[in-house]
Amino acid sequence: MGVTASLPMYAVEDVPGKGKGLIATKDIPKGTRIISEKPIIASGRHVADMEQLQIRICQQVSSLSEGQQREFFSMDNIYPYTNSTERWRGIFRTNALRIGPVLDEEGIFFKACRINHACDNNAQNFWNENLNQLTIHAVRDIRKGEEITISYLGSRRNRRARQEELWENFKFTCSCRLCSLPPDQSRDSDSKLDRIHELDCIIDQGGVPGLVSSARRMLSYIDEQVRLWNELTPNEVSLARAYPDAFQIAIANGDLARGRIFAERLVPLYLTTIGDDSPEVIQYSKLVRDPATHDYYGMSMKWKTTLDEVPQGLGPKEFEDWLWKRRKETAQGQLAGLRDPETFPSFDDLPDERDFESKYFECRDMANRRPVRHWCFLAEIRDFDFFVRLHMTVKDSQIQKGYTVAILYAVRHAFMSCEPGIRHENPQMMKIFPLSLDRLQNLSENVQKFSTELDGVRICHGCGKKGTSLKQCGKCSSFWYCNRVCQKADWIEKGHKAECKVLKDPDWRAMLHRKWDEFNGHVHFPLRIGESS
Ligand SMILES: C[S@@+](CC[C@H](N)C(=O)[O-])C[C@H]1O[C@@H](n2cnc3c(N)ncnc32)[C@H](O)[C@@H]1O
Repeated sequence: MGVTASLPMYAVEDVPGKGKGLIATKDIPKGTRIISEKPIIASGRHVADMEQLQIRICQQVSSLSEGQQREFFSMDNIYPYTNSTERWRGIFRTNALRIGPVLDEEGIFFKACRINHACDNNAQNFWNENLNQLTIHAVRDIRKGEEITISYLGSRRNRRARQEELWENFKFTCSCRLCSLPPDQSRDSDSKLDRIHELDCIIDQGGVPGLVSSARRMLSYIDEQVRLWNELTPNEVSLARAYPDAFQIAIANGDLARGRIFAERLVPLYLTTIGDDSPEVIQYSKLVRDPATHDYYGMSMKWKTTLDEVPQGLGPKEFEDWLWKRRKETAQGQLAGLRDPETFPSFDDLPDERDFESKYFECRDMANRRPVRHWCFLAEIRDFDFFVRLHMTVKDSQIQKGYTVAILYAVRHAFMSCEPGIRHENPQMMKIFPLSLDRLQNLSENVQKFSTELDGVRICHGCGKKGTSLKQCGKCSSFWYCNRVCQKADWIEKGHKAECKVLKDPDWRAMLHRKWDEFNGHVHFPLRIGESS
């Protein structure tokens, strides 16, 4: 709960352009509970009609003492009225703060409702279900003489959206520090807030199933949100919204080690913003001790860890990389491996064409899904015919059993017969490599091993010996040899003849060099190295 000071920490004063407001009468340290208050009047937020709301408010106002009524009538009202009951309803609607276990009620508070708004608020209101009271905590140090502010907005959006919402609901134009930034800083702040909002929408759309089906991507979105918040202004309130999501993803996938760390990070944020007597602090303190007690634990066990499987001795950056499961930057010159299941998924791991949320897509709305990375389905041709469907309806003389077909952005399709398959109609998304899948995969590993040079030393693809003056295959330039004997043996006995043809193919080279996890638009065959990804 922090410090609950006994002397008043604030005074209600006139604030130019805002009516009355709360001014700090002494320095208030971050985390201090400034107010804890019961509502004087309350009503559900979704009362069927305005008349019903009016009746409820009238009943409650009538039962207030004379002094309380005077206080109520002195409150702000932005709504027009023709009689006193309409006026009371207007006062209620102008001042009420959200309350109740799921915030579906609203209440009038004589102290808290005098607090004005700022988009970069220094205090936070919260309905404490344990106390049955509204609390106001300082979310940063507030200096003596400074105005105490809360945010009237559900979430922090860009400047224009904030101004519109405030005008619509409260009829004022905010001129807080955030709303008064110089244009270039305001643009930067808005673009970050827009991205945070966009990520919020995607995370919400994924719902509970998304915690498992798109776990890694969702976690990367929260990682991005935390980074953006920290760049904007480190703000406990916002981070306290991000960490529960991260906790749920870890726990839903059986990851107790990460789950505990996210819960541990959350507790101090909640202590600052809502206090140690709040149900949230009590719940997450329990989850720090035993994260497996959360309802979502074990929905999947694909990230299974024990509580103590936390890497030791990492620097802060490496620790965050581990915590957020950040992908390692591909080292320069490092090539894609054809056995990488994320880039070259098996048929079962392909997204379904009706799935809008998977690790391969993000969905802005139901009509609009966009890949978040590139991927390619690789399969060996076992059989084919040129009749009706996916038994490879291709006009390609190269097609042969034992060759490998590569299909970019493949999705699973259920044919009329209910047979699962892939329906692909764009020939530019498909390519046939004249090698079996296994050989193709081995080849990608061999290229990794045999085409790289370390301290001037290469490995002969013929005999496997290391040397500093090996000769390059003049056709594919991928492998190196001690001499003609090694090269000839490789060509005839080890099958380099067939592989050389693939190694020369620009599509093959581009596949190995592509940054598959960076998507800036679809690519197609012929693929080219250096093409924008
Ligand atoms: C809940 S009341 C806050 C207390 C109010 N100032 C009073 O005198 O009772 C909300 C009203 O306060 C005013 N207000 C709140 N924040 C403001 C701000 N940042 N700038 C201008 N007016 C503000 C608006 O008139 C708004 O409708």
